[in-house]
Amino acid sequence: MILKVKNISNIGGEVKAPPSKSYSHRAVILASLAKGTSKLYDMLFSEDTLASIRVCKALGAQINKKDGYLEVIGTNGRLHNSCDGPIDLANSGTTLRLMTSVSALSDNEVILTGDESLKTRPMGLLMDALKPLGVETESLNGDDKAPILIKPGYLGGETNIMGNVSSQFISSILISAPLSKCGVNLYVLPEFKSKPYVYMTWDIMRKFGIRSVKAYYLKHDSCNQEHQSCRIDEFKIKKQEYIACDYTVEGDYSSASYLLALIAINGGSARVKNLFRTSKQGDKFILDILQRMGATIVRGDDYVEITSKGNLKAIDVDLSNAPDLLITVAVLAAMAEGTTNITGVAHARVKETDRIDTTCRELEKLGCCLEEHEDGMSITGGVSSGVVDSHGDHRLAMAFSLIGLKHDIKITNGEIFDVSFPDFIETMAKLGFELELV
Ligand SMILES: O=C(O)C1=C[C@@H](OP(=O)(O)O)[C@@H](O)[C@H](O)C1
Ligand SMILES: C=C(OP(=O)(O)O)C(=O)O
Repeated sequence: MILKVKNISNIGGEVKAPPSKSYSHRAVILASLAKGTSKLYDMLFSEDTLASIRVCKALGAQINKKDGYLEVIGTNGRLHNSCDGPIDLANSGTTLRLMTSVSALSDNEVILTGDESLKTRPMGLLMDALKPLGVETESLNGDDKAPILIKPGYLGGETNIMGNVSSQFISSILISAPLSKCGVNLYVLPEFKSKPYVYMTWDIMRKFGIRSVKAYYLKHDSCNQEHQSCRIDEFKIKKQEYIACDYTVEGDYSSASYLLALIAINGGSARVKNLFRTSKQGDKFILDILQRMGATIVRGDDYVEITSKGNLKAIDVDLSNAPDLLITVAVLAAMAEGTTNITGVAHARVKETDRIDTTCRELEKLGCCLEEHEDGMSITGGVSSGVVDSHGDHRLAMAFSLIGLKHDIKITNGEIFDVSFPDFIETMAKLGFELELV
């Protein structure tokens, strides 16, 4: 379907940010591993988080939608796969990565697969890191990608992994480690990208009763001690139980980036509720970015206010820790005065699409002047009307729709926002930006 602008009127107002996708995945997975019954409030029900609910049910958790919350009757770590064939995780990289280690806690084999995009996501480093922990996995197409067969038996012990491809591998081992036979010592070798997602993992593990986790920085012997990037991170997780709890999912800064960018580009002001000042989400970084580009940001305890005159200026920005902001920032750059340099996001090439490539190709279709780099891009402000394609990437569809504020733009395969932000059209409409799917 084509996503396009229907009407624009009085941009601004007040909206609630949708629930965090990352915390929703983690909440249902941890509640499924826990002893007892959890109540999960304000869960995100998007295509991706539904994949996590589906696999947790297949492995034995009882999950029921109640009035106002999701009830999860946990397994106390005793998983059994009731699914005969592969479990379909659709487009969700987080579910595939987190559940690869968790599936090894099942007393029978599990096969995880997904759509054509998910089958391109790298898995080799995680599979290799699980081996020393006694976990046997097999890529059924022999390409280190899904479908992945995971065999039962999770001993634990010591392992290491490179941190430069996906932090989801590290979150995966951390989440499963307390239920291994003897606990896990995990060494993360530099560079460690997307690190805030691991802080989020650790944050919610504590809410579900995990106490015995220690994290250290170690210096690599052969490295120059002065050099920050030579630091190795070590996590020590003892064997222990997850305990059920009542948990409310906070708002999502990545989804909110589209709401805030709308005001920044157009001009006007808005309040976005459900965004917490103390959040561990790395994508909070969007607030600094918008401020540096010329918007005014006021941070409340549980909301953000933005005011903009609509005249944005270019910046230099390193997105190593906030790769999901890439396409939002690229669109802001295309609508700003001057040349914005985006660096640090080579790992955005292995997401739903190669986001550096797809973003550059689609911006070029709109006449944008840019240079593509291995780990980012330089974008000089200035675009015109045109037709672009989402390539089946939810973030591309949502971010590019904002260009519709100033130019006639149509996005083919535009319905894909359901992956992370099912109420995208309704929420944008509340701010006066009416989109439609035709
Ligand atoms: O753990 C998570 O919830 C996520 C981690 C990030 O991936 P990488 O660690 O692969 O960058 C991010 O891009 C993804 O949308 C969600
Ligand atoms: C990369 C993303 O998600 P995932 O890795 O879960 O597919 C995303 O939401 O932008």
